[in-house]
Amino acid sequence: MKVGLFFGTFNPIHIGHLIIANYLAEFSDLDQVWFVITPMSPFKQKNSLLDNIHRLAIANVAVEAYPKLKTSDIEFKLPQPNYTVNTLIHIEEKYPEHQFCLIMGEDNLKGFHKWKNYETIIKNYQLYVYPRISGETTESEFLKHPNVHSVKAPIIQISSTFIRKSIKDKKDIRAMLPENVWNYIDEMNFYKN
Ligand SMILES: Nc1ncnc2c1ncn2[C@@H]1O[C@H](COP(=O)(O)OP(=O)(O)OP(=O)(O)O)[C@@H](O)[C@H]1O
Ligand SMILES: O=C(O)c1ccc[n+]([C@@H]2O[C@H](COP(=O)([O-])O)[C@@H](O)[C@H]2O)c1
Repeated sequence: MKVGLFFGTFNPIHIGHLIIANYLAEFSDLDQVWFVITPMSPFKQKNSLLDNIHRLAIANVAVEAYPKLKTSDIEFKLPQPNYTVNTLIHIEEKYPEHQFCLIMGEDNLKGFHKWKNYETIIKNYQLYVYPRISGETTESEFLKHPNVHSVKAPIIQISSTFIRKSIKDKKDIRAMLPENVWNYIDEMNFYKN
C-alpha cells in the first residue's frame, strides 16, 4: 500500500488539514493518508500545546468516518524534538509492507533545506507538495526535484493558532472543525482558558 504521511502538531486538527488529506487520498495514487501526531516539532515552541494523547484523540475523532485517513502515534516514544528522518526509519521498520511518501505544503518546502538530513529524505522518499499562500514569491528549488510532485489541492487559510485563540475568545468557529471534533473539544473544555 502507498501511504502519504502528513506530519504536524495538530493542536487541534482542523478542516484545512482534513481537506488536504482527503484530496490526496481521492485524487492521487496514495491509498491512505496518515496524520502523524508530533509531540514536539523541531522549529516550534511548546506553548499551549495540548497533551499528545489529547491531540491524538481529537485526530482520531476527525478521521472516524474516513476509511482512507488514519492517525499514527509512532513519534510518541521517539526522542524530542521529533526529526522526520528518524521517524521515517522507525515507520519503515514497523510497516515493511507499505511504501511511504511525505505530504508537505509549499511553505514548508521553502524551509526544507533546514530539516535534519533533508538530502536523505528527498533522495529516498517522494514528496507530495500542495499549494499554500505565503508572502514570498520565490519558488522553492526543490519543486524541480524528480521526487517532488505538485498536487492541486484546494487552499484553505485556517491555522490551529487561529482556532485556539478563537475558542479562548468564545467565538463561534464551528464551521472550521468537523462537527464531532468541535463537540469533543467543547465537551473536554479544551483551549477555553
Ligand atoms: N490550512 C492549512 N492547509 C494546509 N496545510 C496546513 C494548514 N494549516 C497547517 N497546515 C500544514 O499542516 C501541517 C500540520 O499543521 P500544524 O499542526 O503545524 O498546524 P497549524 O495549523 O499550522 O498549527 P499552528 O497554528 O499551531 O502552528 C504543517 O505542515 C502545516 O504547514
Ligand atoms: O525533521 C526536521 O528537521 C523537521 C523540521 C521541521 C518540521 N518537521 C516536521 O514537519 C511538521 C510540520 O512542521 P511545522 O513546523 O509546520 O509544525 C512537524 O510536525 C515535523 O514533523 C521536521
